[in-house]
Amino acid sequence: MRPGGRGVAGGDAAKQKELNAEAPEIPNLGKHITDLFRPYKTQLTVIIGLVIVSAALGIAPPLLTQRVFDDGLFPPDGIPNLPLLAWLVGAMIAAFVLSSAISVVQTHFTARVGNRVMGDLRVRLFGHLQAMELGFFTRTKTGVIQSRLQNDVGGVANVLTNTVSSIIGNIVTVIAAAVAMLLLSWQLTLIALVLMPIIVFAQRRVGQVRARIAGKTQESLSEMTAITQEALSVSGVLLAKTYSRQGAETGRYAAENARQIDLQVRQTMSGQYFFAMVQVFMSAVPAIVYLVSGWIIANAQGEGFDPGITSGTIVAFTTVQSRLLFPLMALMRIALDLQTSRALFARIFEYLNLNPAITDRPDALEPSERPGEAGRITFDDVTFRYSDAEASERATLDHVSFEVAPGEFVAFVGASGSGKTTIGSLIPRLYEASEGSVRYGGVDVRDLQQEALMDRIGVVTQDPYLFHATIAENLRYGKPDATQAELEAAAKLANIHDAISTFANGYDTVVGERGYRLSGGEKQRIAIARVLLKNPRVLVLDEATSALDTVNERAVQRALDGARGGRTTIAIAHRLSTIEGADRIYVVGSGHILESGTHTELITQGGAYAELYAQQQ
Ligand SMILES: Nc1ncnc2c1ncn2[C@@H]1O[C@H](COP(=O)(O)OP(=O)(O)OP(=O)(O)O)[C@@H](O)[C@H]1O
Repeated sequence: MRPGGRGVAGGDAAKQKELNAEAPEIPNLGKHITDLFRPYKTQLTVIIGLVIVSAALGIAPPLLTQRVFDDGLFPPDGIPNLPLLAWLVGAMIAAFVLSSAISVVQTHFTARVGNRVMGDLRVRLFGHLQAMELGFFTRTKTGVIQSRLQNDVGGVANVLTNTVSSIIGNIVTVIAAAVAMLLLSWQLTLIALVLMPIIVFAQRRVGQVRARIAGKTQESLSEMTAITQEALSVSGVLLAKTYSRQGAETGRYAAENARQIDLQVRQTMSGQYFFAMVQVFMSAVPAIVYLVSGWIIANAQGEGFDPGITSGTIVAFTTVQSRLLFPLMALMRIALDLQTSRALFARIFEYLNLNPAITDRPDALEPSERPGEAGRITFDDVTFRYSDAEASERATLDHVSFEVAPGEFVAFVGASGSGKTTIGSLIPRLYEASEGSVRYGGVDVRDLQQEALMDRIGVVTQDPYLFHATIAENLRYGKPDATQAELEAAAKLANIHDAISTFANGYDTVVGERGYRLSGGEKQRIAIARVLLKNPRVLVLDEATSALDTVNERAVQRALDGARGGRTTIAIAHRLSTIEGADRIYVVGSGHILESGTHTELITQGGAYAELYAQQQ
């Protein structure tokens, strides 16, 4: 049970077949990630080149420091060598200037590549989700999908933009520093590196813990997005207000928010002790170096040989070693970030690796344009179950067969839940028949090009969806290049033009979220005008006139009758008055076709239809 009780969306979260909420296991994840950078090989090569040059430049100053001390400031003859000192200092400054300039150019390239890779990933994910079948969206919460696109892709942004150059830069710096340290004194280098294996081991453990927390954080973020999306939509707010559940909704959000805060704090804190330990160790090394150097020099003097450790060596060595601290820490942080982002990448690729259930076959055909075939719809012994239905459950459609000839007007009537909308969804292949076949123009819809099929079918759903845009923009969704005259003609046919003309902004009126600025009937008529602009061969009207009053219903009915001209029309209706003129009426009950015929035939027959009709009279 969610905190705060059931949510706005009905709260059947437990029943929802959602995808793995925690970080899933994705095979070849590393390859998937490196593939993202493939299109940017040239830029990456430039970045790597710049990084190597600037890192190599970074080791010059410490080596110069040794010369400054031993040859410039304190030469064996005791008199500072000023000309040499000036050269050495000049060289040091030149190295700093050059490496800073390179770093600016490098940041520019890195930011460009990183952001483009992230942008590509975002668009790829968006496009992939668009291609997913309708069933995927009915099974998954919208907010959860949005969260993967925004929070998870956003979460890897830092890794994508900075990691490549940071890794290369820091590795080169570390190696260069290690080389410089070895050149200065191998004994002191051993001391500085002795604890490294322990640090690396501890780092791996911390990384695993943090990755686990990151998975949970993203899961909680997606739940928060889902709550926001559900509860702050117009429908959600309306429901919460009418049931006085705003307090409960805020409570639900607050509870998830508390979980999010806790996880964020845990994520930030995981590794802090580790980094504190590394910092103490690295900072203590110079002090230990002084001690050990003293011991080595004293021993060497006792035994009468030159240990090769001058004061210049010690100063240069501790300088290099302190320069090592930041790159090493940075590398450890990157390693941690990479482990953390694996969890996020896994969530992104889990979606990208999903195969849409409904796709074109390689040899998919164009739907027929032959007269007498184009617009013919056939159901041949179709049985259908929604994918999450148990096999033992009754099929939603059970051996349904019928044919609608081009230009015919047929209607489906029957009790609520009998399967009428499902029939409408199978025609444009929003779902696929489990058994039997649905055909357009005599060809199984599974053998046709999906987009071309969809171009020929217009659907007006029970609850038409309008974008938060102007009426004109919503209408143009049906025909992007429609002229104003075409918009008005379609609106007149759908009997909505006069209503639009009364709005202060006319066709430029913004309809609001999902069209809430409009009445139910206005919304339906705009949806009808939109489908008329699309001008499809087959029209599927799912209760398209249910929200209209009798006067408007007749007007729209007349418009639809006029618009039908030559079109195959399949109307799903509760109000029998709207379909009395149909060429054929099918009565659906419990997934079967119970009877069929014209209005008059069915009334004479005195069966289920006659009974329904009598009830409505
Ligand atoms: N996406 C879905 N996933 C699972 N089951 C579904 C889905 N959509 C509909 N159903 C179920 O399939 C059955 C038929 O639904 P359908 O919407 O086709 O009925 P209908 O005859 O159009 O009803 P109404 O007249 O109330 O619109 C119902 O029992 C419904 O619960």
